[in-house]
This record gives sequence, C-alpha cells and structure tokens, in this order.
Amino acid sequence: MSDFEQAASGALPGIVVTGASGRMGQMLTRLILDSREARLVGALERTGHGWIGRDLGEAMGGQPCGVIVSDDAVSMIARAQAVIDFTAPAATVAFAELTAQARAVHVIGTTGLDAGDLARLAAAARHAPIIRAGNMSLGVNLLVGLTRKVAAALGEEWDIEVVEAHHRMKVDAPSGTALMLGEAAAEGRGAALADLRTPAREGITGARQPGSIGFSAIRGGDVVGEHDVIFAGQGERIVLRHLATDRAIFARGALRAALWGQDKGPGEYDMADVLGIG
Ligand SMILES: NC(=O)C1=CN([C@@H]2O[C@H](COP(=O)(O)OP(=O)(O)OC[C@H]3O[C@@H](n4cnc5c(N)ncnc54)[C@H](OP(=O)(O)O)[C@@H]3O)[C@@H](O)[C@H]2O)C=CC1
Ligand SMILES: O=C(O)C1=N[C@H](C(=O)O)C[C@H](O)C1
Repeated sequence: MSDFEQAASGALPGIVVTGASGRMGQMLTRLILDSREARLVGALERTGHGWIGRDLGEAMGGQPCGVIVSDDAVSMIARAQAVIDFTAPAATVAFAELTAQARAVHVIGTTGLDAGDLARLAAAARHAPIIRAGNMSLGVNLLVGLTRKVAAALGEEWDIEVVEAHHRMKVDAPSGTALMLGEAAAEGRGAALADLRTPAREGITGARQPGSIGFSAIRGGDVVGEHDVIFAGQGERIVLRHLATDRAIFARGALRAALWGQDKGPGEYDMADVLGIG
C-alpha cells in the first residue's frame, strides 16, 4: 500500500510537513517517520529549493524514506489529514487557506504573525481546525498558567518583565513564547497586552510606566529558547523560567496537536486545549 493509500484508508493520520528542510521541519519529519501514530505523506519546500524532487531521508543525510520533497502544496495537502507548519507568516497564511480547503487539521508553530495574518487564519478556521501556539512544549504551556496566576496574585507595584534568548538565526522578536507569557500576565491583571506592552528600551526612556509589561530579547549562538518572566517588587523578585534544550519538545507537542485535532470541528485551538490545561 502506498503512503497515500494507507493514509487515505484511515489506518493512521497522514501528515504533511511544510518547510521540511528547516530546523523544525527536519525535527518534525524525523519524529513522524519514527512514529507509530501517524504517517508522513508529504514534505513541502518552496519552489526552487535544492531539496525539491529528492528523497527526504537522503536530503537529511540519512537513508531513503520514500517521501519525495515537493513544492506542490495543493496536491500534497489534498492527501493530508493534518499539516504541521513551522515556516514564516506569509507561507503559513497561504498554507492555512489550502489546508482549510482540504478540511485537514492545520497545526501552526510559526511566530511573528501580524493582525492581518491572524484575521486570515480566523477565516480559514471557519472551515477546519487550526491549532496554533507560539510554543508547543508542555513546560511553556504550564508556565503560561503559572504566569497568569502570579500576575493575578500580585499588585501593580510588582513590575513585570519578559526576557527571552534565542539562537542567532531567529528572525522575529519578541518571540511567540514571550508574547504568550506577556498575554498571560496581562490577563492575570485583567487587561489586554496591547494596553500594557512596552517594547525593547533604548535611549532616554524615562522611568518605567507603572503596570506596564516590558520585553527584552537576546539573540546569539545556538540557544534553543529561554524565557524568564520577572516579577520585580520592593526588596524581592520572583522569576518564572523555562529553558528549552532540545527542539524535540516543540515537535512532540505539534504531533500531539495534529493527532488531538483529528476529531475536532472547525475553529481555533491552542496547546492549552490540546493538553487539557485551559
Ligand atoms: N511554536 C513553537 O513551538 C515553535 C515555533 N517556531 C517557529 O517556527 C518557525 C520556523 O522556525 P525554524 O524551523 O527555526 O526556521 P527555519 O528557517 O529553520 O525553517 C523555516 C522553513 O520554512 C521555509 N519557508 C519559509 N518561507 C517559506 C515560504 N514562503 N514558502 C515555503 N517555505 C517557506 C524555509 O525555507 P527557506 O529555507 O527556503 O526559506 C525553511 O525550510 C519560526 O517562526 C519559529 O519562531 C520554532 C520552534 C518552536
Ligand atoms: O524560533 C525559534 O527557534 C523558536 N520560536 C518560538 C518562539 O518564537 O517563541 C518557540 C521557541 O522559543 C523556539
């Protein structure tokens, strides 16, 4: 039975991975190829990419796996029960429309999406489930809940700062995770992050705005992802910290989301829904 026939037969959910040559793309395709719960039925890259037409396993420096890297998103996604997408905002929005047309689950890890992108995802989610999170790890999603609780328990005299560090190749700031944590802190204070957010500081900034939530980003080396939520009071500080040391945590979360989404209706979901910690 071919991958397509097996996936179509309902034996195991067939998954397409976008951005297959990327840091997360490779992590995801390896995980799915080793999985007993899902089958890799497609690996997408952009037109002109050097991996197009090559066996994915060989392109990744290993044994052939029988999945040929393609730039034909329409026909690849048509055979999928789920699409896992860690790419870039413009690509993710385009993939969302194709995935919704195929009535497949779209798991989105891409960060740096703007309000216009989010509106297009909301439109796509009217037709099929979209599960999106700036961080798919169990640890960060637990930390989000803790952040909300601590922010709710402490008064405005406790200043909140979110500090994050990532590898030198990361293109967006603040990270998606930092924004999730900032949103949780704002929710704990009964406000919207947009009303409290202070971006990275430089120059003569003046004193800190009471009640604001500050963001700082460090970029360097091969840091997988580190996030601190600092609650700074008079004479004491609370620091909630998550350290990612292996991208596998994101890939495992994304695969779990794709499987969880198989019996869900259209709509927008996040990892708190998947993990049952909403
Ligand atoms: N939610 C989470 O848990 C996590 C989210 N992320 C996010 O995932 C995204 C990807 O991260 P990472 O894997 O490190 O990045 P990489 O740059 O390593 O990989 C991105 C991949 O997407 C491809 N891509 C980019 N634009 C397009 C396009 N227009 N069409 C098709 N393919 C495209 C790239 O191809 P090309 O090389 O040709 O540009 C590349 O293969 C980022 O937004 C990151 O923040 C990362 C880790 C965890
Ligand atoms: O780009 C990355 O690498 C990561 N991106 C996500 C983010 O923006 O928070 C998740 C993780 O921190 C790694």
